[in-house]
Amino acid sequence: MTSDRRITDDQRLLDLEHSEEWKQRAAWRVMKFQAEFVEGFDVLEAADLGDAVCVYGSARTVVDSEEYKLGVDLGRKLGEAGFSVITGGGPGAMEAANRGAYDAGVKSVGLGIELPFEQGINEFVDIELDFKYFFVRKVMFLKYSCGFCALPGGFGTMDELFEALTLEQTGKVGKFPIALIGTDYWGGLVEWLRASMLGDGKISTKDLDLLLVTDDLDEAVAHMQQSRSAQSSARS
Ligand SMILES: C/C(=C\CNc1ncnc2c1ncn2[C@@H]1O[C@H](COP(=O)(O)O)[C@@H](O)[C@H]1O)CO
Repeated sequence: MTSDRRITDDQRLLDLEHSEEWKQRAAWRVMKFQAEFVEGFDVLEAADLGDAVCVYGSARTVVDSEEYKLGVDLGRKLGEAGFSVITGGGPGAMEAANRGAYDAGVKSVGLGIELPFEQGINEFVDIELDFKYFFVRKVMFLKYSCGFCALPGGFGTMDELFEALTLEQTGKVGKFPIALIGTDYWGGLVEWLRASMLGDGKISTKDLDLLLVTDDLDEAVAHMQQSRSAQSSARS
């Protein structure tokens, strides 16, 4: 039986076992990271996205499910409010948000990632980039977005969400809004953050205030807009 899995560049990078040849050339890997940064900055600067909101969410959300519809509505409402929409360019919730943005006629960006199995960018993306390295791609999400919405998701969504939260908590980035969409889905996590993390003194109350949890897409979009107004008045 043949396997359609391939070895990706980041797997090679993170693998503990390396050939002698790889060891000798390891430092040169940095040129590959550099190339991804250069291409990412080039394409996204030229794209002139204006205010963009990044939507994270599950790659496994089923097309035509209520959750998928929520993603489409979110992308559309963000678009109608004048935001470009950035996603990971994959299937599920990412596709849904790109679809909504595409329908609204705003820039719909997909920052794809090379995976061990064939995938491709969803068809509702009109500005596309493909990354080999997750860490380079994450810089692009953060640099080109003025706010973040997380639809229900798994480890990938959690990783992206907590990176945004950590950067904001530690003051590495200015203030930007983060909305978790779906109180049933996110409520348990937020309750745990409050009871365990806050209860045990691992975070402070103001850290929890960084998160808006809502079922109301208009509230989420308004949250993104409030921050846009605050940022533009801070600049002027
Ligand atoms: C699992 C499947 C495909 C995975 N394809 C992905 N394409 C693009 N981006 C992805 C993919 N998987 C994860 N991501 C990133 O993480 C978030 C979603 O991860 P989750 O674990 O599903 O929550 C998402 O925001 C992406 O940036 C086969 O269907």
